Amino acid sequence: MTEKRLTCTFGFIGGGNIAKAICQGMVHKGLIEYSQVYASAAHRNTLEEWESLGAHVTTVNGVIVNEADIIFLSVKPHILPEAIAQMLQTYNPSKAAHKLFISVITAITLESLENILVDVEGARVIRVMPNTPLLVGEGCSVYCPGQHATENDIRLVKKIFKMSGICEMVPESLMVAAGALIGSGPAFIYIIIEALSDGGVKLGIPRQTATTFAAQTVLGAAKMVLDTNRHTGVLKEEVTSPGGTTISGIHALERGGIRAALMDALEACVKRSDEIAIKKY
Ligand SMILES: NC(=O)C1=CN([C@@H]2O[C@H](COP(=O)(O)OP(=O)(O)OC[C@H]3O[C@@H](n4cnc5c(N)ncnc54)[C@H](O)[C@@H]3O)[C@@H](O)[C@H]2O)C=CC1
Ligand SMILES: O=C(O)[C@@H]1CCC=N1
Repeated sequence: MTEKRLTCTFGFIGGGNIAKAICQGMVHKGLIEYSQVYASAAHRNTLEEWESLGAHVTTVNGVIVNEADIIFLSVKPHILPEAIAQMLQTYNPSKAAHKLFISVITAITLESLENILVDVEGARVIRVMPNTPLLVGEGCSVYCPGQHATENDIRLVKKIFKMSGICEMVPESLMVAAGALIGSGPAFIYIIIEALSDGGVKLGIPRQTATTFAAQTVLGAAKMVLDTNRHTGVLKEEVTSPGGTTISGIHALERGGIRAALMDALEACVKRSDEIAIKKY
């Protein structure tokens, strides 16, 4: 446990859902303790959970960049300019110099991030797209380093995100697509689990049991894909007896357009991301 412990401090400008998932992932894996964490939010009352866990909390973004060695930018994209403006009004330039900023904000490019942080001396940036299953050690994250990021910075990002799942470098041109698949993907899967549970309830299985069965079935199928490394079509074939029940179910799914619906969902995420990204900084 001790050799993997990180001694640096971490700040989250925007202590919301993804910040909590990243931080809890690090704490649960023994990388850090909450006493090494600083979190900010728009309102003090949304920081109670952080405070109760032992993190330092503030509504002043300058405190985060003064106190933390590594700063996560985890506000909504449209909030970023005001959050950084507030940071610049309240920080101490000498305490905040030469730090690593890790942005998990969708649609904001490295160029925009570097522009927006241009007044912070020696700021280095890495863009990461994570997902909330980090919270349970099963995250999927991609990253893309900015022009000033060092090998050490990249090693740190890999250590943080690989500890709680998988983490790969991608070209920045794929960050938006990765956001649709990885960042938003869990929401689509929750809907599928909920729908399978609904189906079970319709057939008389009690709700809680149906949800557990649905979630474990999704988990098992995902593990089969990852652990056996066999093609999904082959795995599907093994479940689908000729003239059996599964093919009747597959026929109904195809009639409902499930594949096109999921592909459309990813394209819709990208379209929305492009709309958000239109504003350059
Ligand atoms: N939720 C998710 O699964 C994922 C989210 N992201 C990205 O992470 C970012 C945050 O998303 P969520 O955590 O879901 O949002 P959220 O709404 O849960 O959290 C945002 C936080 O920012 C705080 N905030 C608002 N104004 C602020 C300000 N001026 N200064 C400091 N903090 C301020 C809010 O109080 C809140 O705590 C977004 O840009 C999103 O694209 C990326 C991947 C996955
Ligand atoms: O919905 C959103 O905008 C964020 C980006 C990826 C997941 N949640």
